[in-house]
Amino acid sequence: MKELQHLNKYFIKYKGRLLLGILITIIAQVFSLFAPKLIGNSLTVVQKYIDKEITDLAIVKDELFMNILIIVGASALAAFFTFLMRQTIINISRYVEYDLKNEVYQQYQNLSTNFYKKNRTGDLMNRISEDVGKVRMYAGPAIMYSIRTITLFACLIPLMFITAPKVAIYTLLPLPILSFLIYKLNRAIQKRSTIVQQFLSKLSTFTQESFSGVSVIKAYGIEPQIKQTFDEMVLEGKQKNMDLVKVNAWFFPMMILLIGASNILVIYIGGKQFINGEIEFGVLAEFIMYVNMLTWPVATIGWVTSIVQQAEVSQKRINEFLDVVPEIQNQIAEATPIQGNIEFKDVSFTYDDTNITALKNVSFSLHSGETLAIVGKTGSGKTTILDLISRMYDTDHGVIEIDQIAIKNLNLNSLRNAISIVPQDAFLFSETIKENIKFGKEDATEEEVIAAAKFASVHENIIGFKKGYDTILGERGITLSGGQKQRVSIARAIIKDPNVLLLDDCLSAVDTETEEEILTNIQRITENKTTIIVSHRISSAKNADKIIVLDDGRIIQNGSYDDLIEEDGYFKELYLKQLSEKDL
Ligand SMILES: Nc1ncnc2c1ncn2[C@@H]1O[C@H](COP(=O)(O)OP(=O)(O)OP(=O)(O)O)[C@@H](O)[C@H]1O
Repeated sequence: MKELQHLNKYFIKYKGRLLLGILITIIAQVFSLFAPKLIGNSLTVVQKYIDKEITDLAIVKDELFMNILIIVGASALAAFFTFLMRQTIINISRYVEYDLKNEVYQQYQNLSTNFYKKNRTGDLMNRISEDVGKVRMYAGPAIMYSIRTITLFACLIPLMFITAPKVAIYTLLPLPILSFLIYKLNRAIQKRSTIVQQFLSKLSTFTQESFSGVSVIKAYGIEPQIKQTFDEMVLEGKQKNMDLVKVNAWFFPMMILLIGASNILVIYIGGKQFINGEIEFGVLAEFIMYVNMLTWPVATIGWVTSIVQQAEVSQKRINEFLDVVPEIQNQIAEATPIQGNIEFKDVSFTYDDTNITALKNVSFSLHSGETLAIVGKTGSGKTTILDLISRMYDTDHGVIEIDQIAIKNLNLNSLRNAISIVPQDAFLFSETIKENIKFGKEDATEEEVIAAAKFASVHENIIGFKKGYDTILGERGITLSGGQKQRVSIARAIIKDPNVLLLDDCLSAVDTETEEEILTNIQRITENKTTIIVSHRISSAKNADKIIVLDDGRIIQNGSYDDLIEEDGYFKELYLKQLSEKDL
């Protein structure tokens, strides 16, 4: 229960509702006890009339009529309060589920890029949905059934012992066995259903991937192999499901067997006592009803125990993520204005998961409004520079300053708000094109969206679609070409009107003519913005004020375009190579 203590803050938050729920549960339970007692009384009255102990039929009728009225009234009230009980306690569990999901989601938002690299998306999704769902079972049904069972026991057991102690003992005897067996059975069911669940995630990952990669599958003609793998997986799934079904099938027969055994004991012991004149006939009937009333709550003890155990495991998994301290922390509460003067002072950086040192003693400076082009072989550390500027990671060694302040001492929000980044793999949401562009500026007007799209040279493409800017992208809509995606992603960055614009090889999929057009536009609007362009193409570096050439994490050349095409080295080689390609 240690892990589940995390939920106490929510129980305190909803303490009013919880107390009301407990009270209602107790009331509902008390009203449900009326019926067996009064049915027992009624049968005793009838028995006494048959035995001629009562001779006046009117008294019998009056008594029966009164009992019926009370039974109907008490049952109606019990039903009404049971309804209210569910409305309060189950509702609380939904509130707790909602709050917990929000808490986990908020934590996911705060966690750094590194965390996402170390944990699989499926696992993140599972903890916020499956695990929170299991914890909800503890916050609602488990609490509700526990209160019901405790109330029932507290009222019923003394009542049974007062009415007929010997029959009471024999009635209660098989119940702990029932509870234990249900507990054991539930554990076995849960073990097998976890296996089925895990298998289902595997199967859905496989099918999802085979649908997403259908073009590759078709192009390589491997449909038969995929079909065979799928068949084998489904067969495996069938076996796992059969294991579960076999255990599940024991549940109700076992319940019925144990209820039957309790009933037989009551009838046998109670019957003997009745024959000996130790108890009245009505008491026998009353006890048979008690057995049936007790069976389900006793069974729930086993059920609730396994729910709590599962919730504990799930909450542990949730707490593991909630306890992670985000690597990137905002240390400055107040907003800090950002001009965009960037300076790297002897910066080195190693990715802790791969242990790759992506940057080695990198130093450069860039004034606000200047453009820097970063050129270099693949894997030389270009993207890492951009990630460090936007504080996706913190440096191990050296300092990055913006406006002469170390970036760790800048307000993280201000920093990221001042930066627009166009990543290498343009990611667009399954929304309309307009929504995707407006992602950079939520309150952007239609005109601003169009201006940004024109700027990124994608407007003509967009209006060519039947629904224009309202065209839905992704799985539910159309698929944009690589170049179109890159340009929509540029429009999204531009509309934000940032002080610092970071372009990570984001023109690689557009033709040189469009590249030229976009670069001219960028130059026009970035006069007072700091811009960094990462590229493999010399043409992208042409208008830059400064160029640095990276190789294996080190700056091997730096200078202006004119300087570098004259200087022997990687840049000149690339220039000559791309020049000759152009001539071909
Ligand atoms: N998230 C990461 N985790 C671990 N290692 C990484 C990560 N990102 C990059 N690396 C490694 O760091 C080195 C530099 O990568 P980076 O992406 O900065 O290169 P790049 O110059 O941008 O390459 P490209 O031109 O191919 O985009 C590479 O060796 C890469 O394998």
